[in-house]
Amino acid sequence: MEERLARYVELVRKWQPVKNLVAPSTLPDIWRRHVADGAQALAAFPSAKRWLDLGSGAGFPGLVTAILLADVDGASVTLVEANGRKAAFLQTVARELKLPTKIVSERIESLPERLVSSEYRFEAVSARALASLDQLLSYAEPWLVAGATGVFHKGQDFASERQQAALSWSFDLVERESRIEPDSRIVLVDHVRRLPIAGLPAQDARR
Ligand SMILES: C[S@@+](CC[C@H](N)C(=O)[O-])C[C@H]1O[C@@H](n2cnc3c(N)ncnc32)[C@H](O)[C@@H]1O
Repeated sequence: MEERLARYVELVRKWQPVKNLVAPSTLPDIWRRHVADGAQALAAFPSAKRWLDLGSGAGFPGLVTAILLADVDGASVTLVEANGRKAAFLQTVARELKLPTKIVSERIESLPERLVSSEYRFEAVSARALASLDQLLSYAEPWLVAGATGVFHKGQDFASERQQAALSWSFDLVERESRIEPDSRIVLVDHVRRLPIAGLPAQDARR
């Protein structure tokens, strides 16, 4: 596992000048800011083996999760990344490190129906630095409603994001303090339901 993580870090460093994979200012601290931070998703929900990672970028947390689960029977991580150059990078790493991944280079909103079908019974949906909680619940709704747990990295605006999301959704949420960034946390979200809009039947409430 350590060797795979080290090779992954090497590949991020190698491709960074061409693909602008992470904020350049964070590269010197990549092990803490990205690898250790990314590892907090699986640490927060260690029993999950089938993961969906949305807006994966350079693979945080999705590829870190895949590396940590690489030798676990039945584990898989599906990574969704709209940017073709970043998706190609994810594919390169996954192939070289023989990771149990599927890379989908699409926008989340236009994912093929089959990703929502029972064939893909994800246990966890992760995302870091992708969107507000309200928007994340919208993106992840098909899988959360089917029973997956949302495992989201959240920053200092989390309290207001939570209030905003509660206007449109009911959910149970557990907060874990980040071990990496003092003002950040990992939140676990379960039992997600979209609240009906007053005057509309529940099934018409989709935005
Ligand atoms: C700020 S980056 C974060 C990347 C990574 N999760 C991280 O924390 O380092 C957001 C990523 O999400 C991707 N993205 C944004 N909106 C998306 C969408 N609707 N569908 C798929 N990917 C999206 C962007 O291309 C970008 O790579």
